Amino acid sequence: MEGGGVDHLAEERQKSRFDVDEMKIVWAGSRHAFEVSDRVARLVASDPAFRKDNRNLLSRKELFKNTLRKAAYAWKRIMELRLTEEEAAKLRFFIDEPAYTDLHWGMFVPAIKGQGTEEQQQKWLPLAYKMQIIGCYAQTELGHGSNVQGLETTATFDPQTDEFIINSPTLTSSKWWPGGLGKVSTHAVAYARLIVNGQDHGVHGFIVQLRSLDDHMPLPGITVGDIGMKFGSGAYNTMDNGVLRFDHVRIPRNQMLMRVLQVTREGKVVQSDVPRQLIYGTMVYVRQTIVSDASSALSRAVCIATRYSAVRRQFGSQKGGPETQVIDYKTQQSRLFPLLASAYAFRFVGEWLKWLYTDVTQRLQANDFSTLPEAHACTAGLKSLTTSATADAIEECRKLCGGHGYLTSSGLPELFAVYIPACTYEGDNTVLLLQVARFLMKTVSQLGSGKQPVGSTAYMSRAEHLMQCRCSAQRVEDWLKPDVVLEAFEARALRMSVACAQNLSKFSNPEEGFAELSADLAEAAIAHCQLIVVSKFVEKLQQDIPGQGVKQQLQTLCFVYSLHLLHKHQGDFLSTGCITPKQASLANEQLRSLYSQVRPNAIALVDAFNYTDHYLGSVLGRYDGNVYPTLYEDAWKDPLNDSVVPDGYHEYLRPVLKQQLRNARL
Ligand SMILES: CCCCCCCCCCCCCCCCCC(=O)SCCNC(=O)CCNC(=O)[C@H](O)C(C)(C)COP(=O)(O)OP(=O)(O)OC[C@H]1O[C@@H](n2cnc3c(N)ncnc32)[C@H](O)[C@@H]1OP(=O)(O)O
Ligand SMILES: Cc1cc2nc3c(=O)[nH]c(=O)nc-3n(C[C@H](O)[C@H](O)[C@H](O)COP(=O)(O)OP(=O)(O)OC[C@H]3O[C@@H](n4cnc5c(N)ncnc54)[C@H](O)[C@@H]3O)c2cc1C
Repeated sequence: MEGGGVDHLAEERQKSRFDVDEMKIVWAGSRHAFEVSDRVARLVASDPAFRKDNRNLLSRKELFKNTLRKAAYAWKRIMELRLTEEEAAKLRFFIDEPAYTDLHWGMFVPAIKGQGTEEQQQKWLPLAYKMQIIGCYAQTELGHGSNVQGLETTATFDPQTDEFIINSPTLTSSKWWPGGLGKVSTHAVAYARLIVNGQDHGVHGFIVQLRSLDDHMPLPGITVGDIGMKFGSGAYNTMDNGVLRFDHVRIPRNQMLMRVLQVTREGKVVQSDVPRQLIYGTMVYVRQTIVSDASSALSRAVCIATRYSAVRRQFGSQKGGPETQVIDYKTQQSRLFPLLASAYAFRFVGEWLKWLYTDVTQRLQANDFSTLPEAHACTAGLKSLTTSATADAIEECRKLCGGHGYLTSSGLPELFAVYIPACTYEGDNTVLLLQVARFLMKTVSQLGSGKQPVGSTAYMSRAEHLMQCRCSAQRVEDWLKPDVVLEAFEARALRMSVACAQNLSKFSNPEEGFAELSADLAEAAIAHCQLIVVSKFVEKLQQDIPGQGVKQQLQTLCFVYSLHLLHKHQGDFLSTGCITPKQASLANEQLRSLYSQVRPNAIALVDAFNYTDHYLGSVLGRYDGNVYPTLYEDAWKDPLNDSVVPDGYHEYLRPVLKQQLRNARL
């Protein structure tokens, strides 16, 4: 995307065999999405107010104030330029700094939209859209995060005053972690146990004002603050994750989000037609967005590692000629190219998940709740799979960049520090896999009942065939047949689920069995989720994809993704009898040949992400590949190099050195 200057990667770019501009459109999702993204990325990159290369040098207070400044300036630009919702979201994305706005737009607004009645939406959403109030999502407590039903905060109905009394009865009931809560939010959707007439009706959401809209002071009964520094120096510390306690705080009855359950003026609790699980709906929405974020974070790390691997040379000089580019080492390719393929795979599965979410939302509006369990299982499972893979991949990219990857200026340490909590927030990844496993066990148990599995489990309707089929691959080329690959993944996923179900049936108490077998169940869930990613990639290839060579590149990447998984999880495929050792070896041979096909296109494939140097924030990943002079110049800018002799020399170095001199003289 960058222009001007000498292009040290020009030769690499000439090697590519496909239309990069068309691939940019495929990556963005549509021509419109590409144009918006491209325009907004340039806008951010060219505005010095969005500078971010100094983040690691700021103290926590300076860092946080700087984030407030950027968020306020971004809001001003959004208003001045009359940006659409889509453009505004892109602007926040390219500013590339976790902030309270993520939670305001990403969770507070969706919670009101999903769980509020029409009337509540009409009252609160306009205020939130104009940012006249700023909100957060206050669910997790000091004592409970995963176990939402274990939350302790109470909301007790007082029929005399028509209010709820929100209270934190124990230390462990303190809200703990919500982003934007610590220093910014004026309001929260706070989750608390609904108590009416002494009866506990489980956890529900309540809109609670936390701070005065005049002077930002906490309202009476509210204790609120930041929970302290998190992993890494800059990174996620731009966010004010907070602690919050309620001391009998009173809110009007109509501030309970009442789409799922209503409490009347008389104190009657009325369940609507909407299923209880909708209280968890905001999490379904956010998990879906996190899958798309995974492809962004992964593609970013891969872009840095790929460009640098083409610039970096090590060993292999022949007759004084240049040394080997490290990207030409087969080991480098076998570590890097599967990550490149994963970035594309996650992009496409993210697109599909967005479609699934939109579809389920439309059905919910028409009171059709039938696809909610499928949406929950897919969002939970894919969130878990893609974030775990991306977190591991960012670290792998750091190692792929050798020593320089460890420098902050590579951009990788900060990306890693910002990214890894995605494995925990919005549902711990193991806890989420176990949700998928429950869904799978339910589906398997119904297989004989005549109920046809649909959606992501539709393959289970061919259980009879998949349980005994044998893979037909006999030659290396057979592993380039989508049907062969898909069937191997389907058979593996089904057989692992069925094996778990058979083992579960040996327990007289199913919950005890589930706990005992949970490690196997999590593996079965992973196999199922990997199948979804592979099948959505294959489906993508069935679409009409214009552009010279574009589809062919995607085909290559699809097989790299699938066959690398097959190689990595050979144990599963072999032990379930889905493939033979000979077929595993043929698949690996095919994979090696695919790496050679990716090699000349690698730089163009990462160029297709269309990232600006500003967004990448990496000296190693610069578009022009001009790495060494920039690294060298940057080093001198470190504050430690402000003086030649360091502060502290006279107090702490000189006396030691003099001491050595005296000892030597003795
Ligand atoms: C270099 C710079 C880079 C800069 C980058 C800048 C950008 C970065 C910004 C990123 C911002 C990200 C912000 C992060 C926000 C994090 C927010 C949070 O964590 S918020 C906090 C997030 N917290 C968490 O995620 C907590 C995780 N825990 C949970 O979700 C639940 O407690 C549970 C699901 C584990 C158990 O639930 P529980 O009820 O105890 O037990 P059961 O199992 O018995 O389930 C009962 C029934 O319900 C069903 N069902 C369940 N869930 C759902 C659902 N969602 N839907 C529908 N259904 C659902 C389930 O299937 C079952 O059905 P059935 O079988 O009866 O038919
Ligand atoms: C950066 C960040 C931002 C966050 N933002 C918000 C926010 O805005 N709003 C909000 O409400 N919350 C937020 N959270 C909280 C987050 O949602 C929770 O931390 C998360 O859901 C995990 O819950 P936990 O901390 O209770 O983990 P725990 O459940 O205590 O996990 C600890 C370990 O126990 C294991 N474990 C737990 N239960 C089971 C089980 N049933 N079976 C097997 N293993 C199990 C887990 O796998 C994990 O290894 C945020 C967290 C972070 C880190």
